[in-house]
Amino acid sequence: MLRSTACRSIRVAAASRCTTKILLPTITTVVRRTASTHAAQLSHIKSPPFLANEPVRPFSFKDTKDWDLLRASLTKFTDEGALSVPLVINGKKIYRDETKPQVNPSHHSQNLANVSQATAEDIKAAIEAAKSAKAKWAATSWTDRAAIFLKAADLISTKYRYDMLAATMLGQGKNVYQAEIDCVAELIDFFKFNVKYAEEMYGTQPIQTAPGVWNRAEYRPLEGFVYAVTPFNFTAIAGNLVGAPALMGNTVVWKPSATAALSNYLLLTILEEAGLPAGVINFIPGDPIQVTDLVLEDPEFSALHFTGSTDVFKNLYCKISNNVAADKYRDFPRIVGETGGKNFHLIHPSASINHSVLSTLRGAFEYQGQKCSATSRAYVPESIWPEFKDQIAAAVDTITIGNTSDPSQLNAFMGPVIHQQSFDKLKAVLDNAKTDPELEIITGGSYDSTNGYYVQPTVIRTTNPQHEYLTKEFFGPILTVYVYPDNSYEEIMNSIDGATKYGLTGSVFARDREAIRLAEEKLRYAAGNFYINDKSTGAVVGQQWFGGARASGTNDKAGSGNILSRFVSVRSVKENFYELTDFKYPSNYK
Ligand SMILES: NC(=O)c1ccc[n+]([C@@H]2O[C@H](COP(=O)([O-])OP(=O)(O)OC[C@H]3O[C@@H](n4cnc5c(N)ncnc54)[C@H](O)[C@@H]3O)[C@@H](O)[C@H]2O)c1
Ligand SMILES: N[C@@H](CCC=O)C(=O)O
Repeated sequence: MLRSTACRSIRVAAASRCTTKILLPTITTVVRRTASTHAAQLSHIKSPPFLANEPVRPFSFKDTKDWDLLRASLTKFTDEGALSVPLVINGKKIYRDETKPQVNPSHHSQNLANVSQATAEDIKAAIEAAKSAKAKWAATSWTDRAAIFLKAADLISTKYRYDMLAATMLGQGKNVYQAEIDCVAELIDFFKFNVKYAEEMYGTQPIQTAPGVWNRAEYRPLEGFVYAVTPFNFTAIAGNLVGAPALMGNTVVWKPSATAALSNYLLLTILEEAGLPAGVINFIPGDPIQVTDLVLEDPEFSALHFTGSTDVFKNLYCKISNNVAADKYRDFPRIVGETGGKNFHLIHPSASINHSVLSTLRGAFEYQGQKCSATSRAYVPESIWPEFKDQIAAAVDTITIGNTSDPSQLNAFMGPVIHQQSFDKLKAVLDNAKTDPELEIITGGSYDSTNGYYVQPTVIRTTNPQHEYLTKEFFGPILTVYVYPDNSYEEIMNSIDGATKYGLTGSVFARDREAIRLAEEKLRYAAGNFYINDKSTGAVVGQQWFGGARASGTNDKAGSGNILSRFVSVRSVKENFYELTDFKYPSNYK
């Protein structure tokens, strides 16, 4: 039983990859030789000259080739029942008897994968593998490290595009467009732009020197290993959480989300095919607390790279701090975390109503509101509220909801929420809205988990600007609106700024320039990503560097070069060409 599922897992994960076995050893050999012989540097190598983001394929219904290939991949993942997802430690696939199912949230009786769960010994082995692989990987030339990520980006863009889409659509409940912007475009962009940013970083050198001296900066990987804890909602984010530190010469212990294990494992196999050496990224799905506690015990733990909810991040921050206080670590570990949000749209009376309605709908309900950047509160002036309300209610009523991975429903705008726990939480939020006197459901309010975890897109109006529905992250398709008097535009910004603990994303919609200027100034700390006449979601790598402060994280800006600086420890090197002839300084002479 175990053997047959294991075989099937390898076969599907590597389906149509007849080149895997040929490519892997070749590239690995190149890397090893470079590392062990310190190859001569014979040119100042530049990364390939690209600056454009990966184009997002539209998947219009006329474009039958893309659809056909996608349908074939969807079928490949589902036609023979659940796949087996192993642990990957030091390049070895390990299948465990204890597995956890990853179901299709659109159709929860469909088990997509049996995900092996790491034992305590596996976790320790993954840590040891990361440590053992470190010296060789850190000594691998930047060109070779970069080439692996550039090649992986190319494989995702071509050979594995449809497999990545299928795994993300099936496992994480995305429609094809949402999957395309995530596990194809954004992921490729992270890998390619990070190479560009790394090149810029390595080229940044001290600008002053004294006669007879050469000052240099060396961007050392961190001395220990990096622990990456990744969320379910973006395959690209998982890729960046492991990829950014690895590119800079670090080795990684990766704890994926249980509800993204399938796409995440496929991504790891692509990185391996691109030449990632064994032990550089070790994949250990398992009990999050057990994995974390064992990893954080290790004296060589050097950095946490986390994306997920604020409470989990706080918990990890606290454990690390306690361990620092207990002198457990060699280093002060770097802590990088991007977390939750309660993101706003502020509509000014001068705004285009139609544009702000449509942008709010997209921001709130695309991917079922399961983006950290999702618009979950809107502030609308009294004068335009009647029209805004009619328009948004009418538009929301036309939203199609369905099983976005079923070839007959691929064009649905919305799919399911991720799991039972999320469904139950959102159901309680909607039920409560039906009885709370400060809340009125404008549209939506229903849910159904008979087949999948479906929650209807819902707009709720509150009369209380401090209401919990304007402050708490629900992470689902629920938008709360507060209607403010037109003459309180400036005062309402105090509420927007102060109501929540978060500071992730936010938007102002206005045609009046002064209104835009005022919002940009007054809401300076309310959002790390601030949009003017655009929705609060959809940051693009290299264009809108992403992240927020306050309870939304450490704001190290994924999609910028800044994030890479968290995974290096700079050494300053001064080389002196003069030899001393005397110990005295001029002032020491009479
Ligand atoms: N700011 C950003 O860039 C960003 C991006 C994506 C998602 N998010 C946030 O992520 C959340 C949704 O993602 P999620 O549901 O995967 O988040 P989550 O916090 O439930 O899980 C994130 C990761 O932490 C692990 N985890 C959970 N409990 C843990 C514990 N006690 N100890 C150690 N690890 C633990 C999970 O297994 C998973 O791998 C939302 O709050 C969203 O706003 C933020
Ligand atoms: N880049 C995405 C990040 C979403 C996080 O979950 C956005 O900006 O919407």
